[in-house]
Amino acid sequence: MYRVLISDPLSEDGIKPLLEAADVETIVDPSMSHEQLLEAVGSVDAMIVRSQTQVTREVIEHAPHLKIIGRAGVGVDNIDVEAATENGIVVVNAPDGNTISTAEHTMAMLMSLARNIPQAYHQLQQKRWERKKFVGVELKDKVIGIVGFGRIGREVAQRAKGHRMKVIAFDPFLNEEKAEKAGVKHGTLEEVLQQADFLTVHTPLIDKTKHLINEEAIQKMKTGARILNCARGGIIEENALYEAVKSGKIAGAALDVFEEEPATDHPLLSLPEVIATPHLGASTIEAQENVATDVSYDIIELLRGGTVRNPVNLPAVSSEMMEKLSPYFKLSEQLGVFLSRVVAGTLERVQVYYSGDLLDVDTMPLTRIAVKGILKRHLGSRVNDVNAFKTAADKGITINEQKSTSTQGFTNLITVEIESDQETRTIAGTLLNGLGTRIVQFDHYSIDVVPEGHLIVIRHTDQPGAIGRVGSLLAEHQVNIATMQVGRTNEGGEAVMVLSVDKEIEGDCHEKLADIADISQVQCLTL
Ligand SMILES: NC(=O)c1ccc[n+]([C@@H]2O[C@H](COP(=O)([O-])OP(=O)(O)OC[C@H]3O[C@@H](n4cnc5c(N)ncnc54)[C@H](O)[C@@H]3O)[C@@H](O)[C@H]2O)c1
Ligand SMILES: O=C(O)[C@H](O)COP(=O)(O)O
Repeated sequence: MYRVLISDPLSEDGIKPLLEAADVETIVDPSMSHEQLLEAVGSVDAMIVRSQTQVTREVIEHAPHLKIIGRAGVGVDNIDVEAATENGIVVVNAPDGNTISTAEHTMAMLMSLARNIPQAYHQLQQKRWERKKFVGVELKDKVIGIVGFGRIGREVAQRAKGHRMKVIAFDPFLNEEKAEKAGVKHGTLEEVLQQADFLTVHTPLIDKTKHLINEEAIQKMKTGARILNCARGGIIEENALYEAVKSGKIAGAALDVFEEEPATDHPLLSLPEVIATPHLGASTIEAQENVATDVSYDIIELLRGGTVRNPVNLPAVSSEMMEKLSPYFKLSEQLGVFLSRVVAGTLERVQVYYSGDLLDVDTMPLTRIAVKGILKRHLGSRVNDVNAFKTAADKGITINEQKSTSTQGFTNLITVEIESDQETRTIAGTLLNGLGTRIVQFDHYSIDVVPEGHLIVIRHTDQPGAIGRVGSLLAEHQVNIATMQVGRTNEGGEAVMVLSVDKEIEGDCHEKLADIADISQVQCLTL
């Protein structure tokens, strides 16, 4: 039974897939103290949060069984993704589910800001019929400057155009051509700041966007312009905004987010020109159902051994690409595990070559799995698909992948070469149509081994009797040989035997095999 902790308020309809899964037990408690959270994560396989629960390194380190953290929303700045990656925990989010709601909220804020609706309503509540005080501005023909032209930025642009506003946008991934296609004007950040009557930010909060709109940026804006932030607190420097509104440089601001939340006592809230909501961008029935459903499905998939659709700390792989790659997952891991058992010394470099059908495919996920297979020998389940590259890098192991035209006659071929401070070992495998995986080369030797079950890999000198002695010794220990492959460089030279046996060898059998004349190395492994 998988245990899933839900520590923020989520849509009950959205988490139905979890509630209905027979192999999942959900623990729902959106009002936990920090101490309760630390205790609760100790026994769970997965957790789902919104922006409230802070999934810090401390939380992650208290969660030895945690495999996946689901963010029912977009921003993952409340999750220590680096700590999750280091601990092999997949982080997923729901990037699309609340786009429309947040864009609509931005428009609601834009119109409220232009027409002073919250302020006027507040006066009415105080039984004051103020008409002169609340003269607004029209949106038509005004310039809206959009910083961050991603999912939400684009939706805001479309809606602003519906109000016949002029849209100018800046985003590092936007150029003239793409902007033209989207029906907006492309500008540099400086141009957007200079031309905007309304400036709205829709970037993530990252190092580069922290205080992107600071005093210097605000000085570049038109006097009397207005600013909106429905993205993340901290993109706009709050002190600078406060001073700019106070001085009249900025006519007003609409904020859904703050650097520190909850923000009930913020100085900006004392300014009548500033309107605000308590982080409500995604708070609609539809958005909450969407995001909760999206993460629930990803969590169930991952816990049951499947692949997730919206990984944050794993590169996303399209379903089309996944279909091409998935048949090779097992082979990649088998090759890695095999090599890790036969190499001597400290690992320094892993090189993976792909050829044949794999020439035109993004093979990075396969390399990651091969590296996981290699590192598993010493790290066990601490290494997985999420942290394989990072773990290798931390250990000073260089990873490279290369495409090769040499197929050795196979339709597809994966060759893994590992270099230690003592030796270089190579293995190559293929996926035979309908026949499963095969190891077809080991070091310089061509072999044909099904990489499954119990294998014994023996290095020896090609001398009469070596094979016979191995067979007799195994028979003495009641070990049945299922298949045996022998490769040699030349007659009487170095040779290798790969035996697949029906059971693991026990007792002193390993030692006795190693003692046989002409045998230099014996490795036993189970795949
Ligand atoms: N208020 C809410 O409740 C709410 C709801 C959903 C999303 N959000 C926030 O809204 C923001 C946007 O979400 P999204 O789904 O559109 O994300 P997105 O990833 O689709 O778009 C973000 C865009 O910002 C751009 N960007 C990054 N750095 C930039 C920079 N320095 N200058 C200009 N552009 C830059 C990226 O290239 C990207 O196109 C995020 O911060 C998200 O957390 C808030
Ligand atoms: O990043 C997001 O998805 C939004 O900020 C929504 O946050 P919430 O889930 O806490 O409403």
